[in-house]
Amino acid sequence: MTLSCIAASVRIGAKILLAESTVHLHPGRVTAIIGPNGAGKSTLLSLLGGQRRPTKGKVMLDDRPLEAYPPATLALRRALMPQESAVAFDFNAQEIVALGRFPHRLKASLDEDQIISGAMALTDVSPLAPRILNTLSGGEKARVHMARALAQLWHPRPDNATRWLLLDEPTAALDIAHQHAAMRLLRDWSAKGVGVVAVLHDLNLALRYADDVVVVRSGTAAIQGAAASVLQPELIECVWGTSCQAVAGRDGAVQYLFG
Ligand SMILES: Nc1ncnc2c1ncn2[C@@H]1O[C@H](COP(=O)(O)OP(=O)(O)OP(=O)(O)O)[C@@H](O)[C@H]1O
Repeated sequence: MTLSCIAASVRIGAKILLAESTVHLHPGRVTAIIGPNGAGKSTLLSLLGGQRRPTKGKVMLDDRPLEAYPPATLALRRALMPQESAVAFDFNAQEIVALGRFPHRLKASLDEDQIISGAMALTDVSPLAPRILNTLSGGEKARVHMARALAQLWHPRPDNATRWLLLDEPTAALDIAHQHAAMRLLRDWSAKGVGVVAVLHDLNLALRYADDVVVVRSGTAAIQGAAASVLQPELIECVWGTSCQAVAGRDGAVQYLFG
């Protein structure tokens, strides 16, 4: 019941986007993929989601190569929230969230409308339902796309197959309250058994909400482990080249000051 990348590399022409990377992800946990700009985080996420195939190595879901799954089956198991959030057509927000239900159309649930409105309520976009997506702000668009991904994975699979939520910088455009709300939501979904994998730049969000982190550095997944043990000031200073000081919040949670 894992999603794994094994010695996976991605190369385009002479450029190596990701080299020899091995990660093992577990359902029921929040894993943050972190690392500097251009390190290869989105590339790793796109491998795990099956949007891209490795040029070397393999990606396995439950001990089966990802490419062995028909796309329609994969779409019932994993949902993706990409970094780029504009769409080519003038869909409104509710129609975008409804797209998340497309993989279920052959065995539609009796409560399709409630699923769509429930997902929109979870990400606080219900009032935006009739608005054209491309007219929304960056943060509003991101929350609509998160609702679409949640709608796609709404019910447990009848065979209890694990579901995976893969998100590329889901909090990047969100205000501070929505950032924390989104991370709490991802934790809630992981508590239901969903595997949550999110590329994050905010190390404090990773520290507070992620169970595990994968540190991608210079084109390779260099370190994987429990967030609290990996995210130490010395490692942050070494990987990001910025000074890092630990402070304790009112609730005792450790957070970092940078620079
Ligand atoms: N199609 C492509 N052709 C050539 N190089 C590419 C291509 N796509 C990405 N790259 C390069 O591969 C490297 C890894 O890109 P990737 O998007 O995975 O980084 P990232 O860690 O997600 O970065 P960021 O934090 O800036 O989003 C970068 O140097 C990027 O410029």
